[in-house]
Amino acid sequence: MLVTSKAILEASLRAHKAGRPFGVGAYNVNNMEQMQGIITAAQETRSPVIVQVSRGALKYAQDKYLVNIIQAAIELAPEIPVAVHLDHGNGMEVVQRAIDLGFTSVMIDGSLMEDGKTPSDFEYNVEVTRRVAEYAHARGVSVEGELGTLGGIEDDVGSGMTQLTDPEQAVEFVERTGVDALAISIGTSHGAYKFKGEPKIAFEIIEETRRLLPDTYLVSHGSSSVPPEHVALINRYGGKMEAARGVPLDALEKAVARGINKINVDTDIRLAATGAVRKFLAENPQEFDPRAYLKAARAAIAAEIKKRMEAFGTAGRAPEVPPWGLAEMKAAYGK
Ligand SMILES: O=C(CO)COP(=O)(O)O
Ligand SMILES: O=C[C@H](O)COP(=O)(O)O
Ligand SMILES: [Zn+2]
Ligand SMILES: [Zn+2]
Repeated sequence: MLVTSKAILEASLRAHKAGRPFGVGAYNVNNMEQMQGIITAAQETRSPVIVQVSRGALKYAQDKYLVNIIQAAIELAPEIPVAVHLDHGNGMEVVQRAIDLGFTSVMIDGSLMEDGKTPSDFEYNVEVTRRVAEYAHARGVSVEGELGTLGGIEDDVGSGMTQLTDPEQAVEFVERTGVDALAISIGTSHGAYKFKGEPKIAFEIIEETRRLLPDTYLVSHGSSSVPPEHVALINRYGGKMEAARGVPLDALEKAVARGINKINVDTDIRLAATGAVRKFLAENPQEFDPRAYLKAARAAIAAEIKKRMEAFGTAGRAPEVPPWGLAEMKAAYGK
């Protein structure tokens, strides 16, 4: 069933308050096999799920292909609460496009300017996020903002791109923008090379933000765990990803226990697919039917996502999600 991300994240927040927390993975989707892998994992574990679409994914799949693939998955798995979310929207235009396409949730990432590269200032972030929230809420769509910029905690904090979130500033940000969910910077970063040494997560920032903002859904970006066995598989079959390193699953479990509700995962899906395809083609050099190796990729994706649904505690939680679609939320925001 198509729901807003607010419905799914509210279930997560209520469970946290009741002392039985679970986090919800938000998995990036770009094509049919990824969508099938994600929905299969959700069905086999009875998990609610957020599928998220980046601007790059929209471009790759010309919007329509992707939207219809996601729609097919929702129709074929009516028992699973699914939210369709825009990942890292960078301005009003792409947000409007996503909402026109039927997305039930959008992220506006105002921590960077519209070019997606230049760090913005706080006032710019507040203003663009506030405008998006107003527009989206009028249509029942959930909104995620971001405060702080992602990077490695071991980088030169404050001097470069990395800017860990200040929990007190987060309170002001949420009050002034009206966002439902807030992405906080806690030392993670996007991609397969997150840490040079030991992984380090700023758990104290999660705890303090959760304490100051008890009703805001908290989001951790850059949360792929970059499983060493997938990296090893890729390297064994001709890849070159020696220094890849992610956020271990037990650190993510700790983050959920401290108050993270949404956990963004893209890289792990890519690694699972690439490892499976490399292995399959190396072992079956005579094979030339793409269905053969894409099937292997799809199965590897489903297995990897199932692992996360179990680790984050999402498994079995589908019945806890309230049936809040766009119409219900439009009425609720209107009050
Ligand atoms: O944050 C993400 C998408 O918004 C994905 O992060 P990863 O690169 O760690 O998968
Ligand atoms: O946050 C970034 C996501 O991993 C999406 O990446 P992408 O822009 O390459 O699709
Ligand atoms: Zn950002
Ligand atoms: Zn992200």
